[in-house]
Amino acid sequence: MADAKTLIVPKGATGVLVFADGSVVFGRGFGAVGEAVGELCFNTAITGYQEIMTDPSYAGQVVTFTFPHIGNVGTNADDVEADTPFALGCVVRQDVTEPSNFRNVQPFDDWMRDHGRIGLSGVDTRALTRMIREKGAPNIVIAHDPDGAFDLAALAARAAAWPGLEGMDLAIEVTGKDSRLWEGGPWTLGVGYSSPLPLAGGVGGGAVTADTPDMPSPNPSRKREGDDSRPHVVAIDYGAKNNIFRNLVKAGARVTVLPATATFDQVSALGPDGVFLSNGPGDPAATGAYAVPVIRQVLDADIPVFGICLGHQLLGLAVGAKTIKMHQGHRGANHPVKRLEDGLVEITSMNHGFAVDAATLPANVRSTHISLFDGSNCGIALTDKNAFSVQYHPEASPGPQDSFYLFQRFVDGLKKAVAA
Ligand SMILES: NC(=O)CC[C@H](N)C(=O)O
Repeated sequence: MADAKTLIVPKGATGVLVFADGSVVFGRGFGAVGEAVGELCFNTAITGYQEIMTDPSYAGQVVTFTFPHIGNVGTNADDVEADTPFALGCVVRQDVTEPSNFRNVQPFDDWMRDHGRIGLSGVDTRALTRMIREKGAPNIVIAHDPDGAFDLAALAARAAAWPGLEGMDLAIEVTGKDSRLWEGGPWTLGVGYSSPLPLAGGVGGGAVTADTPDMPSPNPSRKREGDDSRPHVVAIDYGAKNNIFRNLVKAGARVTVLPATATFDQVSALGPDGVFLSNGPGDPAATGAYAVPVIRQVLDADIPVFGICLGHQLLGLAVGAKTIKMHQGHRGANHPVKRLEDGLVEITSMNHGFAVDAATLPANVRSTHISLFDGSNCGIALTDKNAFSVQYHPEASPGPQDSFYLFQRFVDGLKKAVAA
């Protein structure tokens, strides 16, 4: 690793990572030309780079992929967790080659360019990952210029001036702005995304904006539309991955998605049988003003709650626990988690840089899952209410589907409550 103050850009270096401490890593730029500042993390998943890049939880971050062949199956319109990438950029070992896959629609480097995302290839990603593991996730600038005309000292100063993810609220920036009805289940080969039930009004699959520009019509009596007897889940979108909604639908729920800033009145006006708290980017403690008070009201109203990742951390905060910034975080598709109720091990997908501090859980909240990598908290459940959450990603995308049972458990619980 070189130093920004003394270095001359080597010939052929069209991309660079510049660290807040002045260290520099050169490579070849691809995708968009420009620069971006954020936190550098690493993800160990072998597949699913398009899902990872489009996961809104990666806002404010640049992803180092430890798997060396990124881009080799191209990109398509289906393997996305949101309409656009949210990771600022990525760092990869090998240059992006011609895509080889029957589902390819556009090469990865072109897709990155079209979405304004910067890539850096030709980097020793093993060394970079070791550095992140040793020193913690650093603040960096990633830059791409075909002429290699980098002002390294200025880029280092920009990285050093960036305040960092701790204390930064990003959910507010990435949340969907409108309420919407969600329809459509998970993807299967040869079928695509399923749409198990038509929406009231005859709209087909996918996400649709509700009839009214602000909120779907209130449904306080929990009356079903048409013959739709599915329990109604109101999902609060702090930067949600679409596959979460698809899995809620697969488990048998009707899903309405509300923005992160939805008030308790707006949530309860929909007559929810359950409330879902989504994943999302940034520091959970920085969302305090809008997220946590609403979650407390939902708990007080005895509405069942299920949360994932940021939603897990927000539920933790709502019950009075604290969250902490992790040294390097957990990002990958093979993280073992122990389910404490029976000792079963789930292999999970993860993406988080903050965690609930288990030592701060109050007496009415039990720890339900722990990471087998470092013992950190990976799940909680209230002992006096129907509310639980996990730090990892049972929706996978990418990753193993061991933990789908959590969606089923949540929705089955709602079905029973509705029938009672
Ligand atoms: N995937 C997520 O929801 C991430 C939650 C939070 N932003 C973290 O980094 O821990």
